[in-house]
Amino acid sequence: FEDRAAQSLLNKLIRSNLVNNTNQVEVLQRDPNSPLYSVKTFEELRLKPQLLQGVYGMGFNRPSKIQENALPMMLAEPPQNLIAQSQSGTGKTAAFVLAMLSHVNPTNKWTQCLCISPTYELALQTGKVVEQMGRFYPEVKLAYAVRGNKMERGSKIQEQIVIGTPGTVLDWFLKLKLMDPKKIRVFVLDEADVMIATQGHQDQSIRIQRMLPKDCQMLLFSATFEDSVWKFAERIVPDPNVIKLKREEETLDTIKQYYVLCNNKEDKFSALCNIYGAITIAQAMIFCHTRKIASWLAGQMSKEGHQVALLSGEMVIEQRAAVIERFREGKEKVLITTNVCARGIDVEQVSVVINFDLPLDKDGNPDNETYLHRIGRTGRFGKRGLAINMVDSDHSMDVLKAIEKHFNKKILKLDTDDLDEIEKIAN
Ligand SMILES: Nc1ncnc2c1ncn2[C@@H]1O[C@H](COP(=O)(O)OP(=O)(O)OP(=O)(O)O)[C@@H](O)[C@H]1O
Repeated sequence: FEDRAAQSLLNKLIRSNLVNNTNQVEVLQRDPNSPLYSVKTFEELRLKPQLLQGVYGMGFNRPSKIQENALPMMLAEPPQNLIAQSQSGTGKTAAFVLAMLSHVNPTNKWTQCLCISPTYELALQTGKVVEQMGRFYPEVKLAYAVRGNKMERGSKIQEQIVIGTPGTVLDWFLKLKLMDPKKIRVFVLDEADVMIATQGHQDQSIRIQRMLPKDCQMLLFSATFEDSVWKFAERIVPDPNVIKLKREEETLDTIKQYYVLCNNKEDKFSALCNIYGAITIAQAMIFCHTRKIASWLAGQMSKEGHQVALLSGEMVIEQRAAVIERFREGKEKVLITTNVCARGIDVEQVSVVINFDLPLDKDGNPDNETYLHRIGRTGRFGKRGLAINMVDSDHSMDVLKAIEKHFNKKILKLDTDDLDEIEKIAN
């Protein structure tokens, strides 16, 4: 579980934009006879001016694909319930934050919108979006129901929006009686797939949902939709509308793939130096098989004067988050990581990926899926990318050949002692 929550957080942090998705949105309306509204602009939603200002202030020009359909449903009168599934980075958080802010009555000094998230860090991240989008609407206040936020029993929460984790939210309702569940108008359950992967969170979420009024708007979001998530979603959201956006397939079509023959790790390092000497690399991500190799390489590259960030399994989530944020801001140009640590992290904005070690699954076989995820790009508008694989044994050559065969895409040999040849790959 830790892993899924961590992955989800790091993905949020590394991304600074919407992901490309050219798939069609699927909409299943609770009442198939009611007209299906979708909007192409934020103006059409008749938002409060302060909120429209907040949306534009965040640099959003138009609704994302999922927002086109989700926003009119969420903002409809009477409120509609919604289950929405789409991959990370498609605009779900922004959508439900806008819905919460729209439904708040700021003159009422009690909690009206409740959002539950699987972890402390994810709750804080959603809170940041509320703060940004609500920047011009300062009457609306936000509180965090998370561990460590000590509250007096019996005092009443005046903040209109509460974001928290299920355990603390239950405490605030039942033990501390800080909020009245009957006054909640909008209930959001975010990251349902991560939520049910934690022991206890599923039951806690259902207990929370049962305390809410029947006419409270219920919204549930998930990046994936296995059967277990679906079953859970149906228990949380009665009479739902459903919106689904399939994950876009990744391809290797726009990627130039190369391999370099080496004898050992020192050799790989000098090949890397040659590559860096020959072409300009804005930002690169380098994958290693073990922590030990990763930290060795980070040390070597630092000595050469590179600004290197190291993402490693023994770091606590705060440390990993800080590394990712610095990399996203461009403070470091190279991110070195282990296979395990970066599994599932989307690195679309990085144009050069180096497999210092080729990806293997836990049985030591070629891991095609991980290879595709690291190197591949989605959508027709995906930037061209460059992938360089370091091969240092017969075994790793076999792995490379297997990957090449699996995708039926040629991986070309690169001679890193030949500067002219390296320069060519950059064009
Ligand atoms: N309409 C929009 N126009 C431009 N950018 C947007 C829009 N909606 C959201 N974004 C930005 O796109 C990124 C992803 O949005 P958001 O976090 O809402 O997606 P998500 O589906 O909730 O993904 P995650 O679960 O990873 O948070 C964020 O940086 C967000 O600020």
